[in-house]
Amino acid sequence: MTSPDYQALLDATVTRVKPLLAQGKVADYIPALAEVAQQQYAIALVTNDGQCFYAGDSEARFTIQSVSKVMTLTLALQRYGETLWQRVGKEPSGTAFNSLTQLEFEHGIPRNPFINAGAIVTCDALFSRLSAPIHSMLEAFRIQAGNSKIIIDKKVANSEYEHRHRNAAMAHLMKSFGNFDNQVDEVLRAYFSYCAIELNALELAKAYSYLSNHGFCQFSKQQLLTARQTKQLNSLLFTSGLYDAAGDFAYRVGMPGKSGVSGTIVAVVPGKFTVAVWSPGLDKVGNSIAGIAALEYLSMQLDVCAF
Ligand SMILES: NC(=O)CC[C@H](N)C(=O)O
Repeated sequence: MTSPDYQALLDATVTRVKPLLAQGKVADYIPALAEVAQQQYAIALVTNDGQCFYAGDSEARFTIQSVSKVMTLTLALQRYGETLWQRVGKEPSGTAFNSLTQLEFEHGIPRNPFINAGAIVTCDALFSRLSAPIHSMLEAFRIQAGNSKIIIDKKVANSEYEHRHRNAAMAHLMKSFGNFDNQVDEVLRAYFSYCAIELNALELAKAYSYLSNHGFCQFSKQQLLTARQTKQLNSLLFTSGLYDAAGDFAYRVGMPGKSGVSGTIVAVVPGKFTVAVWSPGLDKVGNSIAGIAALEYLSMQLDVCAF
């Protein structure tokens, strides 16, 4: 079978999303993110046989925000395996990514690792096992994306830290239930640094290429997770990767994916490719409007089927 013309498909998304770029709004609850120009769009796709395609504002760099939660979980699973699930659940939350109420009802065990509370407790677990938690994460991205110059956007990380009250409340609540081991502010520093790692779309697709490739990153030549763990992680992304819009995304796009409030989404077709898209205009839930539309188009054209 001939392989699809991925370049033509990515190029076509650029034209298709143009009318959508003014829709929605950039995240403004983090002041440094509010300064990002809204009408930008980039997409990149990396196939399991190592081909790279990209279109749009491919040089543009952006912070990865909640997409970092997938790498946090990956590094934590490497170190804890199944025992990690004693501290965080696997169920969709059905609530906003920064909701506090569910955490109180559920005794400090976050629903899943892709909402803020879940990622913060996973960071806490990681923090206990890494001597240099911020540097280790940065190195993981540098090696997997193949660019040793990748940095943390300090302005964004500091802005998030200064406005950390809600995330700090979650961490303290978890501590009150005995589900938090380290200093809250130190773990939050690491969490915000992870969110503020700055990449372009191609680097992002490369960094997460192991998700479509049975856990193997062809750029770093590392087996990051077993094939089974990778399937399990993709299953969780399918049910919980887009906050309380995971069902809508599954319906429209049909790929496991993870979004972040900078307007980025990583999605995968297991066995085939990883795609990263970025456009800062967000819908009410906090997902990129143009990003979802582009992935929906790709999914239709490629007849992606999760089952
Ligand atoms: N959904 C997101 O991308 C949220 C990440 C953001 N850094 C926060 O903690 O609020």
